[in-house]
Amino acid sequence: MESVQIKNYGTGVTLIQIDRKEIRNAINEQVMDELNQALTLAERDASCIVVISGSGERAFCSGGDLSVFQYLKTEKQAKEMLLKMGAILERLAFFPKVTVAALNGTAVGGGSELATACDLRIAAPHVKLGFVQGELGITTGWGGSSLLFERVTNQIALDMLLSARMYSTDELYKQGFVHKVIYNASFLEGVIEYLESYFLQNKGVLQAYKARLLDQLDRPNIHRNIQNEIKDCAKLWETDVHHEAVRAFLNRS
Ligand SMILES: CC[C@H](C(=O)O)C(=O)SCCNC(=O)CCNC(=O)[C@H](O)C(C)(C)COP(=O)(O)OP(=O)(O)OC[C@H]1O[C@@H](n2cnc3c(N)ncnc32)[C@H](O)[C@@H]1OP(=O)(O)O
Repeated sequence: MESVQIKNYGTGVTLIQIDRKEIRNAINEQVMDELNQALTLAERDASCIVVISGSGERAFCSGGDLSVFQYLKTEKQAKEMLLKMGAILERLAFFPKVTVAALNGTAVGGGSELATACDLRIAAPHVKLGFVQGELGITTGWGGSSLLFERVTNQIALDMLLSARMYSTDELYKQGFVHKVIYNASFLEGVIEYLESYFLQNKGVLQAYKARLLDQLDRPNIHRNIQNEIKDCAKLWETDVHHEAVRAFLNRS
């Protein structure tokens, strides 16, 4: 795999890292395919916790790769891509092992959706996260808003989506989107050290508690919600407002 790295730590953690730091770990179709492959490997390995992160210190993930997705012009073209990543985030949301988004840096757009699909979110102090899709004239389109309403209160979720603004680590912690802030000089080492405190119980305990979490989630209903989200995003994708916003980003000086 070239755009996604997977590493199994002996401590029971498997780390899946998007490795495109030169473009802030933006997600293209190759990243989607490799994320799927990595999840399959992680599901079968001896780990009991899967950590999702981004390479470098600047960004966790900057969402869809606009340099390629700018060529998706129609609702149909957009919907195909959205369904592909939506299925991956739904798989992640219902993954049989505990999943953790290790927010090493900025998370925007689909990057915020990727973080939302994990069970837990641990952040470095400098993180900024935002569902910026609104500024591009679209909504989330990978399942992020459907899943956000499962992670925080409806009021907080709606405020994050409607404002499309960036939130700091402190704000994310206060509103319960992030549950732990790691101040270690080496963020990932700090994350793994923290997760090791979970391993005082055996793997069966962690899997059982993950199953309790999944018992809370109505998968058929969430699947339906994600399909509706994708349908609405694909419609908005086709608008001139969206295409102009993407052009503006790519042509910014
Ligand atoms: C359904 C999901 C939905 C979709 O697929 O469309 C979305 O995810 S919508 C949201 C799409 N993402 C964005 O709008 C974020 C765009 N990026 C930024 O706002 C910034 O890059 C930021 C805040 C992530 C980081 O800012 P920073 O100043 O640290 O870096 P630069 O902006 O200078 O970027 C460095 C370099 O990376 C390229 N880049 C960054 N993000 C993307 C991206 N999402 N797609 C493609 N390329 C991206 C940026 O153009 C710079 O390249 P360079 O050649 O050096 O100019």
